[in-house]
Parts: sequence; C-alpha cells; structure tokens
Amino acid sequence: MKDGKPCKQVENDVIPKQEGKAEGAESLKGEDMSLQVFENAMKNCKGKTFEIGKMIESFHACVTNDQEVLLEHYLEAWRELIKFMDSMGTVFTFISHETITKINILQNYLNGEDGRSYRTIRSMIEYEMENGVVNFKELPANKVPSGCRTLLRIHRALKWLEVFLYNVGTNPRQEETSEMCAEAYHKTLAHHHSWFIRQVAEVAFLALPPLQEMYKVVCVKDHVEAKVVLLTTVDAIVKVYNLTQELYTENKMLDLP
Ligand SMILES: CCCCCCCCCCCCC/C=C/[C@@H](O)[C@H](COP(=O)(O)O)NC(=O)CCCCCCCCCCCCCCC
Repeated sequence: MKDGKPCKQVENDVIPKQEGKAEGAESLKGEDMSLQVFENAMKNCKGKTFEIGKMIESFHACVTNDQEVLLEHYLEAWRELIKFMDSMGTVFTFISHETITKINILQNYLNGEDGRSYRTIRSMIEYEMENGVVNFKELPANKVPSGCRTLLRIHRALKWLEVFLYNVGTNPRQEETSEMCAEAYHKTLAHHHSWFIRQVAEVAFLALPPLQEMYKVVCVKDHVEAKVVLLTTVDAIVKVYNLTQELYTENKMLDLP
C-alpha cells in the first residue's frame, strides 16, 4: 500500500491513472456519440452465449451505495466470464474449470447456513476472521478453503482481466491478442503462479482468437466500438477491484496461502 492507495506497486504500475476510473472512460461516457456506440453494441449482443453487457451490469450491481461489494453479483459477473472461456474451445477448459471450482466454493458459502454473513466481501471477511476460518499460515489438506482465500485468487485474476481489456481497448497498433494477453498476465497474475501454471497459461494464450474474432465475441465491429465497450467494462471492474483490494489490504490478507 502506497500513500493510502489500495493497489500493490506492481499492480499500480500496470495501467496509468487508474484511480477508480479507466483512463478515457469518463470522457467517452460524457459524449452522446459514445453512448450511442455503446447502446448499439449492446443491442447486437443480446441472446449471445456470452453477453459483455450482462457482465458489466453485474459488476455495476456489485457495488452498493455505501461502497460495499455484493458477493452474489460478483459471482454472477464471473459466471458470464466463464461462458466466454467455454466458448473459446478446449484449450481453455482447464482455466474455466479452475474458475468454476473457485466460484462454486464461494456460492456454497453464500447458499449455506451462514450465507447471510457472506452477503458482502466485508461481511465475509469479518465473519471468517471472527470464526477462525481463515488460515494465514498454511492450507490444511481435506479442508474446504476459506471464502477469503478463494476470493483472493479470482480477485487477482480480475486485475489481469482489467489490464488485458484495457490493452485491447486502447491499443491502436492492433497487436496480436495473445501478445496483449501475455503482457497483461506477466504484469499481474503471473507473479502469483508457479512455473508449471505459467507454462499452461502461455499455451492457452497462443490459442486466443485474433482481434477481429474477439471483437465479434464482445459484440463490437471495430476499434471505435471496442474502445467504448471495453473501457466501460474496465471502469466497472476497476471499482470492484479497488474496493476489494482495500478490504484485503486493511485486513492484511493479500498473501493468504
Ligand atoms: C480467454 C482468455 C483466458 C486467459 C486466461 C488468463 C489467465 C491465466 C490463468 C491460468 C491459470 C489457471 C490455472 C490454475 C491456477 C491456480 O493454480 C491458481 C491458484 O489457485 P490455488 O492457490 O487454489 O492453487 N488459480 C488462480 O489463479 C485463479 C485463476 C482464475 C483464472 C481466471 C481467468 C479468467 C479469464 C476470463 C477471460 C474473459 C475474457 C473476457 C473478454 C471480454
């Protein structure tokens, strides 16, 4: 934590000027043209397997007026992302399966008898801390991992997603998606992964479709639309990410094993 800012240094360096807003997102939002572009893209998206509009809605719905993060909508947004991965072919099955496992652990806590304590990320942290659910040293075998530890794994992945989408949305050079994906990964999630997992990730990146295919999946026709839609997405993600990061920092939970 630096100067009271929630993000770790390595993560702060990833995207310039990401203080709760994606760079460019505000000005884009302020323009009627951009709103039109966004609405058209979202109309084209309806009925598709993966709907980026639904994901944006879920990330927005996550944050309450008093800046709490609702777990139910957080998981909803992740389920939409899983649909995206599932539409990408078998290379992504392993990553998708890993994500589903984590989402299911959290959903089970939310549906369980102490579900009320899992309504927000803050209440989950408080409940698990008070009841000795969180392991700060090691993860005992045969024990369901804590909600805090599980959410931390996908929270870290959210930073990767934020950087990746930002790169795709703002890159005028139209580089390969796999290159942009790998670059975002090296700056973020890779720091938390073993050598083996990093090799698996590198293989998956090579199987990413080219930029034009990616545009189709996120229902945009060109770079202009992509910029509006992806920066709106990044904006929604940044808010959720920063609030979560702040809570984990306050509770010294950023390195849970
Ligand atoms: C479609 C592009 C997909 C690129 C995915 C980039 C992330 C690569 C991560 C690959 C590692 C996953 C394998 C497992 C890792 C676990 O070791 C590791 C640690 O868990 P543990 O402490 O319980 O052992 N788990 C994790 O870090 C959680 C990883 C969750 C990966 C989520 C990936 C989300 C991808 C969403 C793609 C959506 C793109 C949307 C475009 C509009």
